Amino acid sequence: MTTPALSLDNVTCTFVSREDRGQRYTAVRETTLTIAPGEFVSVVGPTGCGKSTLLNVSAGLLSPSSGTVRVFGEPLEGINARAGYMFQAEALMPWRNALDNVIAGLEFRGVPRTDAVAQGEEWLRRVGLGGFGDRYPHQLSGGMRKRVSLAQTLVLDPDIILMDEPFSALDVQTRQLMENEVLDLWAARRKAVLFITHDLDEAIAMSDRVVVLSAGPGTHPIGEFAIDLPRPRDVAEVRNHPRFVELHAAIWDVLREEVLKGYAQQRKVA
Ligand SMILES: Nc1ncnc2c1ncn2[C@@H]1O[C@H](COP(=O)(O)OP(=O)(O)OP(=O)(O)O)[C@@H](O)[C@H]1O
Repeated sequence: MTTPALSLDNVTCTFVSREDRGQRYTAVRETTLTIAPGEFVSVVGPTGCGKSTLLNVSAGLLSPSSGTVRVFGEPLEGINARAGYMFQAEALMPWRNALDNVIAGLEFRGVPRTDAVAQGEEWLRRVGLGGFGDRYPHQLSGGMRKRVSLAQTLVLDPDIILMDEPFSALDVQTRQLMENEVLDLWAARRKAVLFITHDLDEAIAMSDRVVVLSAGPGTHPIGEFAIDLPRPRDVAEVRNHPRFVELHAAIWDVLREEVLKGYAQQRKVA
């Protein structure tokens, strides 16, 4: 068996409770999850269940309370240097133009400026922004800014890509364009992807495998589905495939109850 790109083994994460500082809240309980090199895995679950917590653990931004995280077989200590991240929130530096945003990570690694600029321009072209390098974030649309973020992540050539609802702020059409672009780029380079979303359609359309999480507290995987739809896929067209409809029904059957539980908990807190 090949060594997984990323493996979470029996991971539990507890936090000091926000309601009672003397108590601990178990966000994620005994979760085991592996992603093979080149595999695209989506994690879906109800709101507030612990999806971002799992991603932060995978990124090395948060140490689990117990359990282990391995990256290509090596226990993870500190930041996951083989991973690139793309989060829901905008992460562009407003005082840098698009090109300088894309190459910031390369410069941080000590890549000479001329090499970094050449790579940055190539990535801007790949994400459809050739010639936009001198624009500042405020001069770009939301979709264009997401493209810059994508180039910023991919220019570092990470073996693992961690994405936390990266397109949730976009309108439906822009979002589908971006999803297709991500699939094209992924098909060309085949990195391991951990994609967090609450959108089941998006998860099925993009992934090789969809993992369903239970509602919290003590979130853990309760279902795993291989997405055997043909590739290459167009995320809008694949939704009409009879197998897509079957998979959607099967996964929703598992997810529905948890979404209702998560919603009830949010109402209690609110
Ligand atoms: N640093 C923290 N301290 C205390 N509680 C936290 C902390 N981080 C997360 N939590 C709690 O852990 C639970 C899981 O949070 P997390 O952000 O991982 O959920 P999520 O599934 O990504 O949410 P959403 O769907 O809203 O993005 C939530 O109840 C949250 O309030």
